[in-house]
Amino acid sequence: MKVSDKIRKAESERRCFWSFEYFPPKTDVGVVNLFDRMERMYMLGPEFIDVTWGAGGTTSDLTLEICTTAQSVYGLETCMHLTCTNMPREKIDIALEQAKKAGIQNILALRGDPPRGQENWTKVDTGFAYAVDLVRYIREKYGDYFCIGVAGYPEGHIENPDKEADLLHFKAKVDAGADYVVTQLFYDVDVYLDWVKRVRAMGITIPILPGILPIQNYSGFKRMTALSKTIVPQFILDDLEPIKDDDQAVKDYGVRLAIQMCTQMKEAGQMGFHFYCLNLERSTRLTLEGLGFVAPREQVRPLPWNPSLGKNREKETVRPIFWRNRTKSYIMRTEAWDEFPNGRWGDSRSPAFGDIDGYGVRLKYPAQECLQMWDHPETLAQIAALFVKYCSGELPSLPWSDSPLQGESDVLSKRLITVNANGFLTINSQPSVDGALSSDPVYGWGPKNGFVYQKAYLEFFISPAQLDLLVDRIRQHPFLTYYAVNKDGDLRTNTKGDSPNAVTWGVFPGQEIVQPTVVEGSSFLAWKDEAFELWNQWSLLHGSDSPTHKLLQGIRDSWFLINVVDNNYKSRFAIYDILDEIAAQTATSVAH
Ligand SMILES: Cc1cc2nc3c(=O)[nH]c(=O)nc-3n(C[C@H](O)[C@H](O)[C@H](O)COP(=O)(O)OP(=O)(O)OC[C@H]3O[C@@H](n4cnc5c(N)ncnc54)[C@H](O)[C@@H]3O)c2cc1C
Ligand SMILES: NC(=O)c1ccc[n+]([C@@H]2O[C@H](COP(=O)([O-])OP(=O)(O)OC[C@H]3O[C@@H](n4cnc5c(N)ncnc54)[C@H](O)[C@@H]3O)[C@@H](O)[C@H]2O)c1
Repeated sequence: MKVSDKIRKAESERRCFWSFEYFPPKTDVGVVNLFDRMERMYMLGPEFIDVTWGAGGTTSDLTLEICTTAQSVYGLETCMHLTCTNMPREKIDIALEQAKKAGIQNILALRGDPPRGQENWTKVDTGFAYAVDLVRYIREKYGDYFCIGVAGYPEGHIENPDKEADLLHFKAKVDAGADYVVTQLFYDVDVYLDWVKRVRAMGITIPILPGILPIQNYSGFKRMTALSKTIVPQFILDDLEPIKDDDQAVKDYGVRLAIQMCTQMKEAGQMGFHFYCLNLERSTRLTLEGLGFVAPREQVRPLPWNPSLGKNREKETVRPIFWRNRTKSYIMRTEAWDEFPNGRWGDSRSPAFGDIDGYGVRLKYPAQECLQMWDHPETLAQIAALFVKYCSGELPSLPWSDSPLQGESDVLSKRLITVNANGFLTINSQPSVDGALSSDPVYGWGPKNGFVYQKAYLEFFISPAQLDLLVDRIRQHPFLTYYAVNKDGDLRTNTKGDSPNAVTWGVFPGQEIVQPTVVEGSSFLAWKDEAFELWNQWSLLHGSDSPTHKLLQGIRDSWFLINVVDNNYKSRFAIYDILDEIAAQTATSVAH
């Protein structure tokens, strides 16, 4: 059924309605668990669900697979996103044909963001330049078969400083045959309501669904709103300030704020709401409950679960005794098993694992800004010097680190500077923590009155020759475990099996131990593609014949990415000591 028909029906029955957006998970297990979550969230009665299209079609097969399963197995009315990025006409034809075959009748037609490594949008040969062209094409080719949604921007699209022109381009998409609109997320309801008024005044009558993203954690919220330049009313910043170190309190606030925003919109006549769930369940459910749209959890009868799911968790060892002989996992039965953490890399089994928007890997700043920050390095020493500058706070960002080092890294910064100067290019670290209060402004996370722990962790790029020396040294340190992999997937490790190694855990009143951050082979392998792709993205800022391009590509093609965990959580600098020893042995200080 078409989304537009469903919306019309809900409106004619004068009832509020809602939809959920998911993105293709990074790992196979994440996909299985996403289906599990979709099944649970089916109970929340979404009118339809959306699945995003990875930037440049990077997830096209998976997007289609998830859409097909959601539509045919779970009976969820499904809308497939489709973008023009890197999509020649033939590929668009294939995607639309496959969607049609799978019984999908709804497409959110988008332009997409500029292709990787490019600042400005350019269309590919035989492709489309704007969403309006895609809308027009789908209408021409498929008539009324597809219901077409388009994106709306209450604050204006970030690339177009001329807000009036932007609005006219938006109108052109509607005139070309769009059936409904989903907006970019926002936090200022007045801005949204004002935009809707202006849109209506232009004679646009199709349904508009506001995009709602309940705040999930403080640093993620700050980072995301800064990057996309989203307007955040001062009262939200004021409300968050005193609770920013209490993750649970921030999540609860996010739900209260979403309820407040939806209530204000409802009072102004809004009936439909689109939730960016980020593949998580809890905040969306609580928001719907708070609005009185769904009954509180206890009153909802669960669906009989699909026994074909969850096989992968049969060997799970942590579960209550009464589930010992059941194949369906205990953890997957609970809605919140992967709610923490939000920014820190989490459990690859979570459907939410991976990047926050699900649109794909890219440098987080426009090309011009990247070039200003990172210049034209032509030697390894110059690359290492950039990492050193980042760790000393002189450079705000690196391709793998979009904001400056966090407070927890202060105790490490001197050691980080040294290892980077020695050519071990670090991208991620955490110091060991032996029982800090969960409200600690530097190390704390999770609900208050708890204690948090961490094992020392360091992740860096290393040359193949240095890797051999390091692996040799690690053999003499029984507390150290590592995973190292190159671009082609050549994996080396001293771990046995792939059960997750908890590197952050918390002990809170009245709860089980929470272990939000794990290191495991499968998530590392999922992440490594992104990590190596960022070398490529960086190289694309430079002409293909330039020494910088060749240097960056060379590192991408031959170096390893390694993570090392010191399982003695009371020890702080063992990893750094070893790296310093190797550097002294080979006299490889590369950055001056
Ligand atoms: C609800 C929603 C879902 C999204 N889902 C995805 C997703 O699944 N995958 C993904 O990669 N991205 C997704 N995005 C991001 C989206 O692709 C980007 O925001 C992209 O930059 C713009 O896409 P658009 O379809 O709005 O583009 P358009 O409507 O084509 O507009 C893009 C820009 O071009 C300008 N413009 C439009 N027409 C013309 C014209 N004729 N001449 C000159 N200028 C013009 C507009 O003012 C605007 O600045 C989503 C965004 C939203 C709001
Ligand atoms: N290791 C994995 O298996 C894995 C899996 C998924 C994602 N990731 C990636 O890991 C990155 C970190 O995720 P996050 O949200 O926890 O980030 P974050 O911003 O919270 O950084 C994590 C920690 O690393 C430190 N750090 C940042 N840049 C550093 C650098 N260049 N050298 C040394 N320390 C640095 C920060 O100060 C912070 O303490 C992201 O890019 C994420 O996509 C890693």
